[in-house]
Amino acid sequence: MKKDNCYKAVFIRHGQSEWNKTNQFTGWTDVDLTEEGRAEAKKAGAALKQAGYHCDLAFTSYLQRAIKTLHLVLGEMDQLWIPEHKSWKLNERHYGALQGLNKTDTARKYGEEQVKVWRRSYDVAPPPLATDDPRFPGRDLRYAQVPPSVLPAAESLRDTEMRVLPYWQEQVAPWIRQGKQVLIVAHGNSLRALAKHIKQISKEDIVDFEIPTGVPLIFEFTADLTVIRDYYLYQEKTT
Ligand SMILES: O=C(O)[C@@H](CO)OP(=O)(O)O
Repeated sequence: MKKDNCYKAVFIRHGQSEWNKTNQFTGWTDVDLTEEGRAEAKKAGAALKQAGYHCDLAFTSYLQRAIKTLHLVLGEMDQLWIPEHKSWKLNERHYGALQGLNKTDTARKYGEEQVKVWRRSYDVAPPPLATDDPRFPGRDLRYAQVPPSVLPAAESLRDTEMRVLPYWQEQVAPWIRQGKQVLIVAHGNSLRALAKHIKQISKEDIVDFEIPTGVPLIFEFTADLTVIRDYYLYQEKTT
């Protein structure tokens, strides 16, 4: 939607997931939303409706916590009918061999500093999954169309940016330039990677940049997609 020469996009990190709640490294593990996560998604949709938002099309990942959040948001907005595009390129950052481990236990074992580097640094990837690990994405039917050589076994934020950014530039940005309002429901780190580019956050400052679950983050752009401002529709805690 183009209002007063202002081009807009809405980003939402999925609502609280089962593994957000149990504090486990999640990445590409396809965990469900919790009851609280579903409530967060509905609250986001109701707030967007209340604020008069209409979305022309929506984008999400291949992971159910994002897809279900999108549907709960659109349901509240009475806009379940809009076109939606799913891509593995919007998936969460792949957490490699850390997936499934408890974050507090891992910090006790390897130290807080090391875990902070794995979680928030720009260019350090966690230890990779072995390619014969049953959790390797090449063994999952949903990625059957993706060449195994491009499927990750672990990703740094930089690696995530390298897959998310071309998707943004080729599949999403052209719609915004045409004046369409887009809704992107994705993940803490795939959205951090995108925000790093859009807001031109340095690799030093991205370490402290967090996105809370289930709260609409609105971007307003000029016609050439320079950010005018960005803000949360309301304030909420970070999960
Ligand atoms: O576990 C994950 O995949 C992510 C997002 O929940 O966690 P972190 O906060 O470590 O980026």
